[in-house]
Amino acid sequence: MNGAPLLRLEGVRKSFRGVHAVTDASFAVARGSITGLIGPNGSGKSTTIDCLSGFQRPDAGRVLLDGQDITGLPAHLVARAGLRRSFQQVRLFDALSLRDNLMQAAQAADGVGWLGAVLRSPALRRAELAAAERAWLLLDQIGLTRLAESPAGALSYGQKKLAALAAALMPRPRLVVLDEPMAGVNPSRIVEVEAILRRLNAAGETFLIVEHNVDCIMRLCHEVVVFEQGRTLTSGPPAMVRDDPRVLEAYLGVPAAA
Ligand SMILES: Nc1ncnc2c1ncn2[C@@H]1O[C@H](COP(=O)(O)OP(=O)(O)OP(=O)(O)O)[C@@H](O)[C@H]1O
Repeated sequence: MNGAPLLRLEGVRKSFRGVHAVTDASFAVARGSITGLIGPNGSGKSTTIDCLSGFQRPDAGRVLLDGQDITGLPAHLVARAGLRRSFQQVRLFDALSLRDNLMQAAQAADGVGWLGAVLRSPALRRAELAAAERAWLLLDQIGLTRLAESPAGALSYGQKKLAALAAALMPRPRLVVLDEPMAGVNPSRIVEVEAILRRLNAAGETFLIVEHNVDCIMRLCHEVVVFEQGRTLTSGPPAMVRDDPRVLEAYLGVPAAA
């Protein structure tokens, strides 16, 4: 983790017909970090990640990715700028093998159409070889090499989530936003998924994770951002955030001292 933040939100605001979903989202994600975003139900986490990933247009504020202003860009342009999102709902092609799903993810990101595939230019061939190499590396990092040729439809729910994460990583994004990576994961496997995320992070990936499992966030993240009622309440290293009475109060709804 070093230098200027990879992602910075400044005063992001979003309302839906009078409902003030987000009133002030302001935080940064350091390059090379795992940053967690937590907060009680309805505190504006999903709306914020929708705003920073181009699925919603903020009413005000700025979103900067590596210094580039991406505020209000549509999702496909945000993805092209290097910010990808792995969805709570896994999106894979069930009939394709796991490896082909990853290859497809790289091809879709490159915008290589059927014409390019038919012409098979040397540049395309090189891109394909690089993608194949990356697919094997990611399969190894998520521990699913043995299932490379299995149809994605045959994978377990937890394996599909890991596959979707690998697919999001195929185009070498600068930042991946994970939307509740632990939701629906068997509690006995959570530590395993944490280890995979740590491994990917050690290999250079930067993650912003929205997650209800606060214990997991505290174990995994270098930095934790806490939301309350549509705004950033505080942010800092897990130990600091955990001991902040305002955070307890936000979660419990009563003053921590009471
Ligand atoms: N499309 C929408 N139309 C109207 N209100 C919305 C819309 N999306 C979100 N909201 C409201 O905005 C507030 C913030 O919602 P949001 O889903 O961003 O919170 P959250 O922190 O992600 O919640 P959770 O942890 O329960 O997923 C809530 O009061 C929610 O009802």
